[in-house]
Amino acid sequence: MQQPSSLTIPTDQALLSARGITVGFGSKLILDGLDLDVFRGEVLGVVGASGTGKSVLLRTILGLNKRQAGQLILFGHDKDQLGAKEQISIEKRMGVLFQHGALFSSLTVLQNIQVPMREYLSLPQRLMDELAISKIEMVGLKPDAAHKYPSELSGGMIKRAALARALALDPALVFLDEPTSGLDPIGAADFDDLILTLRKSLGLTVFMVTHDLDSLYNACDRVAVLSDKKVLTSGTMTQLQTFDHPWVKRYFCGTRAVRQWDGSE
Ligand SMILES: Nc1ncnc2c1ncn2[C@@H]1O[C@H](COP(=O)(O)OP(=O)(O)OP(=O)(O)O)[C@@H](O)[C@H]1O
Repeated sequence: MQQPSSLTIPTDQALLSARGITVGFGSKLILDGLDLDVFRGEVLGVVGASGTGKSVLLRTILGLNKRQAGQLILFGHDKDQLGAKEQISIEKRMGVLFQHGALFSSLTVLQNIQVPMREYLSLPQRLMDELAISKIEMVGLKPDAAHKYPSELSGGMIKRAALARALALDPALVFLDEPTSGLDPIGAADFDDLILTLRKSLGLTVFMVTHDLDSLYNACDRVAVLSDKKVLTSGTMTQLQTFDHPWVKRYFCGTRAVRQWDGSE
């Protein structure tokens, strides 16, 4: 689909830059002056203790939570300066897999994938069916999954169906909120492989909130650590191993993490 020329995707800069993001609920501040960049083509892992605001950050970037302050540059454009049409054009370039999948229980997998298509595109049903089937194949689900309801799917199938929905509009930037939570280690590793395959074949940029050390080691190019309402640091897993902060040391050099390094180095 042709995009307005003013909204071409830059090749040499961050697809997403957050500057000074501040978000609170009532008197409780969750994010306070947070800065973060997501670069084109990378898989960025976002980690932090439970309740540090990872999902709040994701929802804020998507416009689902209100910012009290800060600037969001999406695809090189200040979100607050965009007109309604340009906002929609930006929204179409972003896909999201919410925690637990968040599929509509009354819709089949095929119909779930078509929800964003119906919202943003005006296509004949036959074409939407073909597109949805192609997304189902892309995420490694069997064609018969198309007509199943979420209650008929395994946890791994739900994640894949939710990913297919996130890919419905051929986004450039995909947000994944704990995509491997609840999956067995083999299912989780398969999902990581799928992310890397899709990144390669579709040129996706991925923002992935995760607690899964395996995913961080195997799928992420860079990891951003949320703490004290900000991004405390970001870097490769090797760089984070030497970062001097009690939580970061415990997280990346604790017994669970050491087990990973033993296996990979
Ligand atoms: N709509 C809301 N209203 C009030 N408080 C909220 C709202 N959304 C999130 N919070 C609060 O913001 C804080 C951060 O929540 P968030 O879900 O972002 O944490 P998280 O880092 O993703 O945690 P986890 O790793 O456990 O998923 C929590 O204290 C949560 O209760």
